[in-house]
Amino acid sequence: MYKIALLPGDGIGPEIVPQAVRVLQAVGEKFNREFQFQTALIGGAAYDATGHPLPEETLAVCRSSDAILLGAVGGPKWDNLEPELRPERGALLPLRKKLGLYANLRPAVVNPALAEASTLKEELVSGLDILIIRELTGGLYFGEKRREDLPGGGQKAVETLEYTTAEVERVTRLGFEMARKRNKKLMSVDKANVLESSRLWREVVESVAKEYPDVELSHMYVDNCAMQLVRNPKQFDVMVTENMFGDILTDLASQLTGSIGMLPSASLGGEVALYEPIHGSAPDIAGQNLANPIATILSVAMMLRVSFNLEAEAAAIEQAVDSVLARGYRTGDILQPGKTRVGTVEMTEAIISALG
Ligand SMILES: NC(=O)C1=CN([C@@H]2O[C@H](COP(=O)(O)OP(=O)(O)OC[C@H]3O[C@@H](n4cnc5c(N)ncnc54)[C@H](O)[C@@H]3O)[C@@H](O)[C@H]2O)C=CC1
Ligand SMILES: CC(C)CC(=O)C(=O)O
Ligand SMILES: [Mg+2]
Repeated sequence: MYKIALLPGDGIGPEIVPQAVRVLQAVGEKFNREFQFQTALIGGAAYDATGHPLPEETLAVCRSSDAILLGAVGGPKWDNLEPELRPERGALLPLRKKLGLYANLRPAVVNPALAEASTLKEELVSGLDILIIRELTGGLYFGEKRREDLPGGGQKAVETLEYTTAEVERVTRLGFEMARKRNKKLMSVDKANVLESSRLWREVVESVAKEYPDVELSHMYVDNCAMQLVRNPKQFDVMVTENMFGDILTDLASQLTGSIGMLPSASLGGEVALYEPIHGSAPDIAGQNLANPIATILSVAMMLRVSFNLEAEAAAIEQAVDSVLARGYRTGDILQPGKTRVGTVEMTEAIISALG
């Protein structure tokens, strides 16, 4: 029996998480596996109900589970709360930190049926399969933040970007391990021409590289990397980078695959792993059955493979997604001429039927 904590959160979160659960239940029936679910509040929904975006009870539910599935948090309703009560700063970041989830794996894979839906020319993305590893518990998002009133009026806002040798080492090591399992190529992305934290990053990466002589290591500045990702994405395989660079580059990479609604993720390194789509709560389409559930459904496939070692079950979900896309089912974000437009629920039902 596998215990899974469900954190639907805000916006489209409460639409997509239950759909991914339906897929898990269908997989459970097909393969005779038992999944037990416990739902907990997070984000704006938790703030509204309890006055805090990350209640202790939610952390306890996560800690007593074998894996966590998160929708997304945040939305305009909570944007004006004081920063530490906002869903992003008060719940999402502390959840990742408290659980020790320092590595966020974000695969950007172009589905064969969607190569023509990419922002780029089909030949540039067809067959694209890259893995971006984003450091998840350090960097600017977690450094000291403060405001100062200036004597002449106005304010100064300060963020701090800190990384330690140990923080860089552990995520880099994971990058090399992943590269070893794939095509033995690792690209480290930094801004070492300017940032001190990036100079340390590069030194540490170089030093860890000595343990992996079989992996070809390269470095690239993040600005060039953003450009190269849209110029020639197939030059990349496994990439490792710091928190904010990874956040931005993965949204960019998602568009190469057709939509941000396609990209799953796994956050690893701590006591229990967390799986979530890379997108946010999409308030602009929430509550309308418009959200693409595939990123969340593929996150569940990652959960089965990585946390539970259920390879056949994970592959069955991925094949069901492939077959539904090959048959022309599309949510609005990946719609192409001549294809069948479906909603969140209908897309999920098609995937469940394809599971057989
Ligand atoms: N992990 C999390 O909980 C994250 C939360 N956020 C929060 O989400 C809220 C909205 O942020 P945005 O910057 O608008 O980013 P977003 O990722 O929520 O949405 C960006 C655009 O992509 C579309 N989109 C996102 N997911 C989609 C899906 N599954 N299917 C179809 N279209 C989809 C949205 O409709 C929107 O047009 C903010 O409060 C933000 O802080 C943002 C990113 C991650
Ligand atoms: C609050 C942000 C760091 C969330 C986000 O954009 C992400 O994790 O991708
Ligand atoms: Mg993001």
